[in-house]
Amino acid sequence: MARTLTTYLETGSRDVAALVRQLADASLELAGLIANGAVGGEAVSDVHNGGGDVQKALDVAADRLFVAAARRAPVAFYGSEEQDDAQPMAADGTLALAIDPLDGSSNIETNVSIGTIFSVLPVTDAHRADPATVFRQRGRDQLAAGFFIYGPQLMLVISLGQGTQVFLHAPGAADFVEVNSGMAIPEKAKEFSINASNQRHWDAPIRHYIDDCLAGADGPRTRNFNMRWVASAVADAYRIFLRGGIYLYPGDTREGYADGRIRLVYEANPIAFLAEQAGGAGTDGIRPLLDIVPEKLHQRVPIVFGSRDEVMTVARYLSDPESSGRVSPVFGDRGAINL
Ligand SMILES: O=P(O)(O)OC[C@H]1O[C@](O)(COP(=O)(O)O)[C@@H](O)[C@@H]1O
Ligand SMILES: [Mg+2]
Ligand SMILES: [Mg+2]
Repeated sequence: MARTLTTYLETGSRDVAALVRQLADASLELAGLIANGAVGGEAVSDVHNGGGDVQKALDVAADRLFVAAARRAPVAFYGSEEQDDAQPMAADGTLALAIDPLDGSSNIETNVSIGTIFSVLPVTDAHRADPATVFRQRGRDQLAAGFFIYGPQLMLVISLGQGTQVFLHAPGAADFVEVNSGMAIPEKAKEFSINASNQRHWDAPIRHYIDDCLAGADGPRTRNFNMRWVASAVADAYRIFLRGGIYLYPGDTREGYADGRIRLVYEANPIAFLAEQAGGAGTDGIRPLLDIVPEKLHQRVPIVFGSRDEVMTVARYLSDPESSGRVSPVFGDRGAINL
């Protein structure tokens, strides 16, 4: 008999269970808003969020739902992509929640899978004494992490630190039900995920890595690669966790993209936690993401995650001076590594 989310949460700490339950209930409400098109992708004036993006109505609506959810749980601090500053909540709360309430915002009006990404961190008296330190905890210190996917299925991919599990909420069901009790990311990647329209802005080693994947069986990789780019990290992540692959959002030369687009605290860290718990890896190209000490809530970080072997291969390209010096056959060279 498959476990319900309630049964699964009993295996973790009481406070984490209480928070995840509230997040799951809020996800059902958000899934309803998305399904009936009540709130869409219209920009809400020209307000920019912490990540520097124009906010959309659904971004704001999602954030409101998760603020209310966090207030019903033992959360002392709430850090959201949709708010400039972290919000203090329950003075005696034991947890901090970092969240991307709506991931994949460019897909809101296109009926493509979108999601919510969350990271749960501990709160100690030292954090309460100096709240600026709450979201400067390394990703390795997370108590739990997960993401919801609002797609053909409402899905929760979650880890409490004992592997990565997957739950499905069928329409009309009483609870999320476990469909995978231990994800294991295949070691070998056959697909890569990157926004190829940015190719001219990448550093040489990334261009060379993608060139070699594109060269396929006749090239240095001696096998063919497929490509997928949903532009919703949660959808790309779940596919990669399920059948292997690699996701890259490197830094590039565009204004404001020196560290790429993905935010460390509430996107990269939770995804890297889930990836490592599923036997995969997540780096900034070279270093494990979970070991990076964040400086700011909204700081961006270059990200490479997925099948462990492939993530290590990218690190070899980035560490190989020959690769940096190599002139790409098509795109010419563009200088030093930008990590
Ligand atoms: O639009 P781009 O540059 O292809 O980037 C797409 C990436 O940006 C994101 O949408 C960033 O998340 P938000 O939508 O929450 O800002 C990821 O989900 C996705 O992988
Ligand atoms: Mg996002
Ligand atoms: Mg978002």
